[in-house]
Amino acid sequence: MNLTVPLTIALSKGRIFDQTLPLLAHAGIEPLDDPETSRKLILETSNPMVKFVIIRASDVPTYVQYGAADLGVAGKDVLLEHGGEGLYEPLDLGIARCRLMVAGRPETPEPGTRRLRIATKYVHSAERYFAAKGQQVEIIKLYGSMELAPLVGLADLIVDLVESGNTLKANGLVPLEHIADISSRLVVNKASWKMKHEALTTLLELLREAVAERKA
Ligand SMILES: Nc1ncnc2c1ncn2[C@@H]1O[C@H](COP(=O)(O)OP(=O)(O)OP(=O)(O)O)[C@@H](O)[C@H]1O
Ligand SMILES: O=P(O)(O)OC[C@H]1O[C@H](OP(=O)(O)OP(=O)(O)O)[C@H](O)[C@@H]1O
Repeated sequence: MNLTVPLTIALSKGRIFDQTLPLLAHAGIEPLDDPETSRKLILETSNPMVKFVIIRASDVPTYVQYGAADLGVAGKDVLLEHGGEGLYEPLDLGIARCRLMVAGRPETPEPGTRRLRIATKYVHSAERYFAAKGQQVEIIKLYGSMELAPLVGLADLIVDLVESGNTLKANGLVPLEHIADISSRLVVNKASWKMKHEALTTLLELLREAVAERKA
């Protein structure tokens, strides 16, 4: 891809980086360093006009919103929490698929018995979900290992991501209610979309092709 303007792409290490790479490779963009072994946070790529910034998954929308990156890849779970301000979400990449669910011990008390405590890193999604059901709950914000909370009496239920269900099972928990299907999305800064329209639409089309080919 021949670019006349520089593009900065925000990615997080791990599954999003690993699963986005083959899609970006279709656009001829490959990193010159491996973020798992390099300590660099800015990676040059095979296209001299494109660089990657390597950040926490939950920080991707913030970098893109403020234009520190022109575009990025973020899980829908993260976007639901962020709210999507300042961002376009033009493409579902169909990667890092999982479900946002309510889970708990098999013997979780019935709603209505008392106000349930919900541990989650997805505070806004959990609040919205229980409010829509008309159920009053107390939300406890955690940053990880949500599955532990019901085991040690911190919470009655959790709201977390489930893929294979192995983490729930290993901790004696069961999936109870489905909140949303999750996959990773391409997000683009609104000002970049205007200022770098040609470069971004070209890249978007190549990524769209790569997503379609992967599905075929
Ligand atoms: N088990 C899973 N299977 C498939 N996709 C997942 C799974 N867990 C998380 N994801 C998706 O991948 C994204 C990135 O997850 P990852 O584990 O790399 O970061 P994180 O540790 O959740 O984020 P942070 O570092 O900001 O706390 C999540 O936002 C979600 O959309
Ligand atoms: O249903 P499963 O296939 O077991 O996947 C679900 C687990 O995956 C995610 O954690 P992850 O492995 O990303 O760890 P992290 O939250 O510490 O990043 C999520 O928070 C669950 O704990």
